[in-house]
This record gives sequence, structure tokens and C-alpha cells, in this order.
Amino acid sequence: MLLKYEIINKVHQAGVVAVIRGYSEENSYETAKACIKGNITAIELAFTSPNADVTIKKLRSKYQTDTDVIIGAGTVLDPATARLAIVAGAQFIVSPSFNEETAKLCNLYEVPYMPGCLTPTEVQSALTYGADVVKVFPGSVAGKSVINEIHGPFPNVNVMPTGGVSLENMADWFNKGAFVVGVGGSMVAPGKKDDYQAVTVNAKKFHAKYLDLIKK
Ligand SMILES: O=C(O)C(=O)C[C@H](O)[C@H](O)COP(=O)(O)O
Repeated sequence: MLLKYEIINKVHQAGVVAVIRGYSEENSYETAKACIKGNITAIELAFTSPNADVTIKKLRSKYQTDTDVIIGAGTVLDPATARLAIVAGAQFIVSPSFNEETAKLCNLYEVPYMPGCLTPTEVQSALTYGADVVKVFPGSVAGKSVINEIHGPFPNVNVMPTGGVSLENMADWFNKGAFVVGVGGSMVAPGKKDDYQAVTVNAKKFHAKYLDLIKK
């Protein structure tokens, strides 16, 4: 079993977290597999996906021997959902917002918590409650300079912009100091329904771009 800090490190090394909001169990599972096939090693399965806990369990079991593939849960709004996700095997918990009780539950189980924050007050609360990564959400609303601004008063916070991150703007986010980026639509929602090959092609592009960025 990976330790908490090892998971945070794996998420960091992944560079890109694929945010999946499936319309069915099968769609969530196949989309996650397609991203992993495209070299993405961190998956965030949103709890709006039907039976998200079942899919997390299936994914953990499929990739159990591959310690590089990290499976987390997204859109976790409350501690009951966090516990459900953790019991199913979620290795990190992401929310669009910050919630004290969810933070406490994640701390109790030693699972990294990555809440959504948009203001300094929210960032301060998240850090006070032990958040390991702060998800700036919606990144498209905050704008890329938000990372510089946050790093003034909170120099050590790990920032994961999510919402509107694309292949075209990903470099800007990293140049501003992103710890990792969360990518949904522009990777996992190709024009055609159930086109998992296209998801893999997109995933490969994001992964290659990330490798290119860290080389520089
Ligand atoms: O609910 C959450 O926890 C979220 O992560 C919200 C969004 O699903 C992501 O922000 C993806 O946004 P796009 O990359 O713009 O598709």
C-alpha cells in the first residue's frame, strides 16, 4: 500500500489528472482505461458518475500491480461520500469546494484531500484542515495568474488548476507554478460518443506535452 506522501508524489509525477464524469458504469470504466492506455497515470472519477464507487473498485483491482496508476474520486462533497470512495479504494479525494467534515474524514483515513478553492479565505481554511493540494476551481474563472497571486501569501501550497485546462493552455498553467493540472472535457469528451480510441489519442497528446514541458 502506498503511503499518503507517496500518493501525492505520484499525482505530482503524473502531471495531468484525467477528470472523468461518465454517463454509465461502463462508460466511466472504458474512459479511464482509455486514458491509462494513453499514458495518463492519475484518474479522478467524479461521483456524479453512476455507481462511481463500483468503478473505482474495478479500476483498483485491474491496476493493482501497477503502482504508477493512481485512482482517485472527484466531486466528493461530504464525508459520507468520501468514506464510500475510500472504502472502494480511492487513493485521493477531490472536491469542487472545501468542506471541513470531508477534510477531517480524509485525515482520519490518511488519504490526500484536494478541495476546490477560489479565494484566499478558502485556501487558508483548506490548508488549516490539512489539505495536501488545493484545486483552483474553476481555473477558467480564476485565470492563470491566480497561482502567482496565491503563492505570495501561501508560498508552499500545491495548486491543481481544474476547469478549462486544454492542450493549448496547459503550458501557461505550469509556467505559473501549477503542481499538477486536472483535465476533463478536452481529454475525455471527444466529439463522438464512446470513442475511446479518440480518448487515448488525446491522453497521449497531453502526456507528451507534459513530458515536453518538464524537459525544459
Ligand atoms: O466536480 C469536480 O470536482 C470537478 O472537477 C469539476 C469539473 O468536472 C472539472 O473541472 C473538469 O473541467 P473541464 O476540464 O473544463 O471539463
